[in-house]
Parts: sequence; structure tokens; C-alpha cells
Amino acid sequence: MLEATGLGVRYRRGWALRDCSLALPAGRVAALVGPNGAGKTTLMHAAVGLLAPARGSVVVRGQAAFVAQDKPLYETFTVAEMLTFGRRTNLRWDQPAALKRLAGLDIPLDRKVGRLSGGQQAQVALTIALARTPDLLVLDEPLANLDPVARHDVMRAIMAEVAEHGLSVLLSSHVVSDLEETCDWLVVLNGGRLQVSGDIEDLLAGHLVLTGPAELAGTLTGAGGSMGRVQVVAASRTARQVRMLVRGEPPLDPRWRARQPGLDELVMGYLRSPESVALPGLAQVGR
Ligand SMILES: Nc1ncnc2c1ncn2[C@@H]1O[C@H](COP(=O)(O)OP(=O)(O)OP(=O)(O)O)[C@@H](O)[C@H]1O
Repeated sequence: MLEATGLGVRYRRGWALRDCSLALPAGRVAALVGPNGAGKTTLMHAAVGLLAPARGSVVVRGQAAFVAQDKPLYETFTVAEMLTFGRRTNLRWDQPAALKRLAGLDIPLDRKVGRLSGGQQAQVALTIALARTPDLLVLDEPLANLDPVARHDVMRAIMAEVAEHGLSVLLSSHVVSDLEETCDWLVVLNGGRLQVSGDIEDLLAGHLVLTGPAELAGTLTGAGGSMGRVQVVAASRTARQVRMLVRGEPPLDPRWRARQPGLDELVMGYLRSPESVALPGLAQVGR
């Protein structure tokens, strides 16, 4: 659905994205995570054609609709006027679907956008993006500034659209726990570089959290940070215990306790070790 090849984007102060190559399969809900300034918005802007890459390319197969971080709504317009504006400025526009969505959410058409709650504004922005009947919906932090109930409602709305229309979604967020139930693809950006891209179930199944007595650390972390069929993504230790996020098979030594990581642990492990990567076609950790 989206394919970036050697993508590089430069602002005046330097590179915001470097050498990003990734492919998102169609019909997926992909989470784009990374710390502040990682390049998430830049990647999304490049994907929807809002900025031109300095290197490489990014291609979307089909029509993309983008909802920017600061909800592109006119506060003095009524909801109905926002729909009219959308209908007049888009070639593809499904007005009946937009009206049905808003009615289902009890959002009054005659209310000024500026008088709606943050959650309702997020729903109006989402409705306008969906009315464009996109193949790919790109959402930059759609959950920012929303309370937990509104966050849940927005995610549920996105899921319903995916189930009904089979569209693909790329959404950025800082709150990994919000993504766990909804997203099935993970992209991690860190310092303008791509660290992880893959199916979330495969990623979780392919990693382990190992804990064991401190003296075991050396059995896994040989020169280069990996040994045998285990690659160490991130490690932390106290005087007595070592804890690692690893990729690969469980170690044979029975003194290790092994379990599958949660999505949060997986993301944190990579973000804490910017040199570790999990990308298709890259067997090794580190570059
Ligand atoms: N218009 C711009 N001009 C110059 N530099 C920019 C511009 N937009 C972003 N940058 C820089 O590019 C880098 C990536 O920014 P970007 O907004 O893509 O990150 P992000 O991951 O979306 O961050 P956040 O989570 O804070 O929204 C940052 O160092 C930022 O300062």
C-alpha cells in the first residue's frame, strides 16, 4: 500500500529522515511510533505528497487521505459547512456516508466546530477524511489531547472502517498501549532512521524477554552483542540480575527465564538501543 525506498528528507537544519526503506501491506493498521523529533510527521508528509524527498522515493498505491496533528478544521464553520467545504474541494466524496457517521455519533450538523469537544472534533476530522473514500488513511497523532474514553472511541471508529471498507491505515502515536488492540503492523522511527517494520504478531513471537542471574549475561553478549541464534536488542542489569530483550530462539541454559514481550516492552527496547534494528531482510541486529 505504501512503499518507501531509500527515502531521505532534509530541512534546512539537517536530515529529518535518512535512508528509509519500508513496505506496508494493504489492509493493515500500521502504528508509527518514535520519540519527539523522530521524523514521524515528516514520513507522513512525504507519503501524502506534502513535501518532496531529497533522496529516494515514497509511493502510495491508490488514494491517501491525511489528517494532520492539529486537526484541519475551521472553528467558525458549522459541521455542515465543513462537509460542504470537503465536498467542494474533493473529487471523491461520499456525503451520505459522512452524514450517517455524524448522526451515529450524535454530532449536530448546525454546531460550530469550535464549540465541539476535542473528541467530537477528532471524529469530524476523521469523518471528512473517510468521506474522501481513501485507500490509505494517514493520521498524525489522532489521539493527542483526547481523554481515554474519546481515544477508545476514535480507535474503535477506525477499526470499524477497516472492517467495513478494507482500507489501510498508518497512524502515529506516543501512547503504545492505545495501539495494542487496534494495530497489526509496527513501524518504529528513531532519530530519522527506521528501526523496526513488521507484523506485530510476528515481531512479538520473534522476541523474548530473558531474565537470569548476572553471570549469565556474558553467555549471550559475546563480541558484537550477539551469539548463536540469539541477538540482543537491549539489556539492563543490576548487581544480581540481567534482563534482556532478545530476538531469536530461547537459550538452552535453564537458568534463563524467558517470556514473550508486550508491545510496549518491544518498542521501549528498540528505542533505548538505537543501533538495534528489526527490518525485513536484515538478519543482524546493529548496523
Ligand atoms: N518545517 C520544518 N523545518 C525545519 N525542521 C523541521 C521541520 N519540521 C520538522 N523539522 C525537524 O525534523 C525532525 C523531525 O521532525 P518531525 O516533526 O517529523 O518528528 P516527529 O517524530 O513527528 O515528532 P513529534 O513526535 O514531536 O511530533 C525534527 O528534528 C524537527 O525539528
